[in-house]
Amino acid sequence: LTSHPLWADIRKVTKEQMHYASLGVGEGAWQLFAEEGDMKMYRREEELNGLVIDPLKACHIVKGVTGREMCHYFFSPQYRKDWETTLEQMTVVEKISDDALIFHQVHKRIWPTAQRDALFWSHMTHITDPNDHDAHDIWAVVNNSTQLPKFPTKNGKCVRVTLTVCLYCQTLITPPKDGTAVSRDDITCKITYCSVVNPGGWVPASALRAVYKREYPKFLKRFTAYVLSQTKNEPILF
Ligand SMILES: O=S(=O)(CCO)c1ccc(-c2ccc(C3CCCC3)c([C@@H]3C[C@@H]3c3ccccn3)c2)cc1
Repeated sequence: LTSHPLWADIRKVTKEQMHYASLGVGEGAWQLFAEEGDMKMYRREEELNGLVIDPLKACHIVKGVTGREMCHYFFSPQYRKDWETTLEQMTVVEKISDDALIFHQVHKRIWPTAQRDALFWSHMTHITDPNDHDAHDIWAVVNNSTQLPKFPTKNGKCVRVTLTVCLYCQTLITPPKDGTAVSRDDITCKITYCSVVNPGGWVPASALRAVYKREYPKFLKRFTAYVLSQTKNEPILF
């Protein structure tokens, strides 16, 4: 229902985050901190009240899948346990619409940090890229922290993180010369993954940056490999 109290916020944050993702790493002082093949990970060192909240921007190119397929597997709850290795618990708290859900996630304790949980709305959407001549839609998923009385921040068990995440996917198609149907060899997905995670409670900067450096490349590699394996023999979802 677009009358849900969160819709105005969902639409506003989604628009902002998709614009921010579309800028790539041209804007702002991004520091390359990890590179593996076509995956490049950038961060900005930022602290808020002594807490490391380094914004992260990862750019990746994946052959053989579409942006819609990437977003489908990132958004849909039924697949998350297959690719999110740091998850201990995941609940869909509320279904706002077919493309907007509220999740509560408990993440595994990562030494030396205390256990964390997150409560966020997740929205999957697509837009026709204004300056893309072969007019293929851009698909995106935005995850943004929210609050609910049933999930108080102070719950004695976990430290509540706040996060804003955007998976932004452009599909590039090179139609075969001989006019045959487009196959997975002719499609490429250009991914920009942006995330800002506020750990919610103090973690030594060096320890948290080590967690980021280890977990983010692992997460993006594992997730993209998972989508490739899931879609390999499936009809292409444009
Ligand atoms: O893209 S998502 O929406 C996918 C749905 O799950 C998402 C991504 C990342 C997180 C996340 C939550 C907590 C923590 C920390 C903070 C202090 C101790 C744990 C981290 C740190 C950055 C490291 C990390 C990176 C990637 C995956 C897991 N861990 C990340 C949550 C959601």
